[in-house]
Amino acid sequence: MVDQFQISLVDLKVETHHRGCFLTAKTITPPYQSTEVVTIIEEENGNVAQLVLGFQDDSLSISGPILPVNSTVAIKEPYCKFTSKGDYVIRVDHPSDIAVLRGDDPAVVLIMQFVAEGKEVTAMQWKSAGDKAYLEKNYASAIECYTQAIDSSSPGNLAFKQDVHRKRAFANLTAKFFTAAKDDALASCSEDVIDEKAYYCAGRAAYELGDYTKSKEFFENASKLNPKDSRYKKELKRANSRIKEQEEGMYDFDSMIASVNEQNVHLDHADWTKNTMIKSTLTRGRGLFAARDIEAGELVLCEKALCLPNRYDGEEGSDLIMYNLNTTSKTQRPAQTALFLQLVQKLYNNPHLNKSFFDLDGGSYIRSGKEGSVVDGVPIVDTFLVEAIRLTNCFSCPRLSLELLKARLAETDTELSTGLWRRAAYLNHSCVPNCSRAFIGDMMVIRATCNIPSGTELVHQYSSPDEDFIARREFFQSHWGFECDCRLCATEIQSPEAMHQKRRELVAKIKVEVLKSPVNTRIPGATIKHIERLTKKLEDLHEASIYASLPRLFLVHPTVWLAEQYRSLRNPSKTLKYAFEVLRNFGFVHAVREGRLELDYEKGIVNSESFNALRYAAEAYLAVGKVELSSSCEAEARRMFAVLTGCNVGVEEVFAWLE
Ligand SMILES: C[S@@+](CC[C@H](N)C(=O)[O-])C[C@H]1O[C@@H](n2cnc3c(N)ncnc32)[C@H](O)[C@@H]1O
Repeated sequence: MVDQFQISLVDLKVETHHRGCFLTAKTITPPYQSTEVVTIIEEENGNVAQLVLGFQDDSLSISGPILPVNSTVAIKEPYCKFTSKGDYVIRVDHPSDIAVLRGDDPAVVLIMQFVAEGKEVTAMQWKSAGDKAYLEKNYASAIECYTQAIDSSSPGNLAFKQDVHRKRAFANLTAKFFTAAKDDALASCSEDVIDEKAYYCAGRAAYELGDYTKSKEFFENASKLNPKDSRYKKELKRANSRIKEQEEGMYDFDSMIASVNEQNVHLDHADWTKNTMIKSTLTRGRGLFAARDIEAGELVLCEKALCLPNRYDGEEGSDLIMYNLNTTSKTQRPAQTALFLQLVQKLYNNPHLNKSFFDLDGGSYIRSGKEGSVVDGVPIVDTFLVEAIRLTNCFSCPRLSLELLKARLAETDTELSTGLWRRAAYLNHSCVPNCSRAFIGDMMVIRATCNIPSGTELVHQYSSPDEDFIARREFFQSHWGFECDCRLCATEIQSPEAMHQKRRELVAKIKVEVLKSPVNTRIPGATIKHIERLTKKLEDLHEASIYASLPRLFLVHPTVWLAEQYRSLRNPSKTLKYAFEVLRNFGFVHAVREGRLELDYEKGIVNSESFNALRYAAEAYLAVGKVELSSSCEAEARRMFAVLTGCNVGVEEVFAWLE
């Protein structure tokens, strides 16, 4: 703020960015915190105003509540906003636009005392203040005091500087400023002073930054200096496991699944990205491509979330309503709001992440070109752009896809959170995809649903397209602003609008008929026959010239319903008929040829409904004595299971449970 002019509250104009200016004031009330932090500030001349921070949340603060009473704040380019309640507030939306000297900070109190007495604070006193703040777990203050100690020490006092660098390294590590922790730890070593603790700190920081090779090197150094310390050996083993995952894509899925529970969704695992490469596409911006031939069922990508709040909920919540900053729409699910807040905080604290994050697609948001850069030693985190990137790239997820599949089979609901995965964010959508994603805690596991030749674009479904063409087109347009040009959409567009409408109307009619029967009651035979006739009519509305080898998504729900009805009536031949209709409607045309099951995975869609259809078919074949076909259906369902849940863990349990 050195080059800026100080401005007073009374000089502020409403709804104006005061470029080149800053204002200073003190907080005079404790903060009120919801998704925003609200407090009252007072200038030296007695003017007061309401201050609103639009980006912070208490749980993310590393040392107590943000903006305690009696803090001094400096606000860059202050913005005065007129609220709907008729008040004026000073609103800060970017963390880099405010500097806070906390009023409850013991180190600040100590320093203020020295300043009031007109004394010069020595490097030694700064260091002691840093130690005090560190012991009180006030890491931000400890870091600041140690910085002052380093800056004010005499140039020749190398040993003092190294000592303070080491202390600051641990403060940075605890505060999760990993780049700074690593740099400080290394700065604390020299040819004559080599410190095992500094190597340990550098190793921990490099590990958290995902640089496992460097981390291993640092732990090896620490271990050489003190071979008896078992901590270093343990860390070395951990780093080696991550390197193996990164190199070979070999994961211990059993232990990963076992370690996910309500308290813990954040797993300690490395990304495996070697099967993928980022390249430009002709019509979809950038995309992810196969870096080698990948077989059906194989792992395509395994990635840890950049951020995933451990906040799983059902539907919309009203406790945390966040208005999307540059639009009129609302982000209502608490997990979405929590994700936004975590992203802002993480980017602000870890500048090394900014390049890869801000490179992601932000839709139509106009960029300043400065995002990700560091000004006055503070990273520029454009929160509007963070929100635009979140909206374009985040995914909803269950704690475990295995639990989601089980819940679907039991027809119950699963709670969802929402997270952001940087590599997977390059995947484009297709309604007939070649990949499918699953979740094990915060690890996204993507597997190939069919054989994928090297160089092919990898695509998955952003949301399951069990809708008609017009509904899909509207959905993708309104959520992401694109028109899907996948094989299905590019062909379905040739069907006249009037035909799409006719199919829509008939599906609506079928839904009404189905819903007439109360839930959990035996459906009368006449109703089932009626739905069968309507379903046949709907089938006839699909032009053979267009749909001969394509999925017919409109028919999925009616045929799933019919397969389930006949299954509960223990009618194996009709169950088989409709189970294969479901598969056909997902694109697996002529699944049984000459008495053998042949699923064309290049054309068909793998999902929980096609998995279920195979399971029903396996049961029904067994009931009519066709054992071989039954085994083939079960084998294919088991293959789908690994794709849908991320691995084979739990397959026996699910198949035993299904019997
Ligand atoms: C999660 S990003 C995918 C990566 C993005 N293409 C990029 O260049 O970074 C989502 C955006 O990709 C584009 N996209 C994804 N699937 C598409 C498709 N089937 N057709 C056209 N554009 C698509 C849209 O612009 C969408 O908003």
